[in-house]
Amino acid sequence: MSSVALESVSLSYPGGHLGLADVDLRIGDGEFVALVGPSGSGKTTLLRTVAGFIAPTAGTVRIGDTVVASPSRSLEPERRGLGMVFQQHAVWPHWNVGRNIEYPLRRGGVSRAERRRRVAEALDLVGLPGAERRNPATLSGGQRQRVAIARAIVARPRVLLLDEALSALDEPLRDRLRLELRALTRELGLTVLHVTHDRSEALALADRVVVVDGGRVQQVATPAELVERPASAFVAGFVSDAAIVPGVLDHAGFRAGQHPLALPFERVDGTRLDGQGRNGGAAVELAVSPEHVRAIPDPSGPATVTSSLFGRGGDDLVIDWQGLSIRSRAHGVRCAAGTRVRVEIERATAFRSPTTETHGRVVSEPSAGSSVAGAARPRPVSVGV
Ligand SMILES: Nc1ncnc2c1ncn2[C@@H]1O[C@H](COP(=O)(O)OP(=O)(O)OP(=O)(O)O)[C@@H](O)[C@H]1O
Repeated sequence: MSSVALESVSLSYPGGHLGLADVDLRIGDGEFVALVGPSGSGKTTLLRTVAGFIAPTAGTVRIGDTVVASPSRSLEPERRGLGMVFQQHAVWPHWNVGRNIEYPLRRGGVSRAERRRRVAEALDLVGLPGAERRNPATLSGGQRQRVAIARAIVARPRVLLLDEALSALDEPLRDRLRLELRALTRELGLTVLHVTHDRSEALALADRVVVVDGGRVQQVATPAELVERPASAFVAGFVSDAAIVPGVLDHAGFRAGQHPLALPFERVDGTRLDGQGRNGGAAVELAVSPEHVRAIPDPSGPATVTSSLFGRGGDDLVIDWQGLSIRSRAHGVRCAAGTRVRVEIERATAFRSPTTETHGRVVSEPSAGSSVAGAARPRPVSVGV
């Protein structure tokens, strides 16, 4: 068994800094889980807690059936059956590749012949057959990281912990190593916890992604669920670069407070409101994903493109719309920085507002003759003009 389970794990650093708050997380045997979150959200703290470098203040950590950490007990990292790969400095420069890789086996008292066999096998697995005698200084960054991966798997760990393991590599090498790492961990049936600041990497690699913020788990979901059904406006903003707009939702639709953004009812996904009533005008946060924002060049438009980066399907735009910064990655849209535009929003998702205040004017009745009434088929609506 190589599952990992954190049960009600909290961790406070000396001085009272909150590291983790009541974290419940279960990683199944052979599952690849990626951990993402903003800087300072607790990713490294969670990984180090599983590794055994720090001990939780409350709760338990299990690997398989073994409790490896609780407030009264903490098993040393080297006795937890883990392999670890870090971002950098992972390979000792004064040892050749073979010596680097066999290190965990030496510590475990494995015989010389067996070490030799296992090192050769690990080098094969990471695509560096026969590299035992190479000096690490003669290897490329990608090859050194492969050596680090070989060392992490050579002792047949129960769980592999990756801490920004691919982040120091340049594309397209990173992309290639991502594919290889995924294939390798599948082949070996490894349970993996992968900390990364790269959201695309997390979505591409993982069976499930854990989003943390403020030391708390915000959502655990498959990549598709996370993108299609974020649990909160925060998750939508973090994972998909959605603009978060406070306002009011009722049966007429959404109206932003202090901003002309408005969206008719049928374009607002309100299924994440937990039955919160709309009729009285509920305070909500509207998450608007870049894929659903279209910029239409218009010299008298109310918004300006402030940044335009080339993307294969369409440009990645940042738009300043009367003080609201909103991104657009609509398919087929090309627009230079400085262009004045109108903004069309195809659809957006409403979440319960974290505050109870309403942020703007409450529209309690559908406006007569508005585009909501009688709209047969959703169609982009120009707003703010
Ligand atoms: N040794 C420490 N002593 C006190 N506070 C700490 C210590 N290490 C981390 N923290 C605090 O714990 C919180 C979580 O930090 P952590 O390093 O886990 O975040 P992270 O998500 O890995 O961030 P990053 O992406 O920037 O590496 C932060 O508020 C941080 O300031």
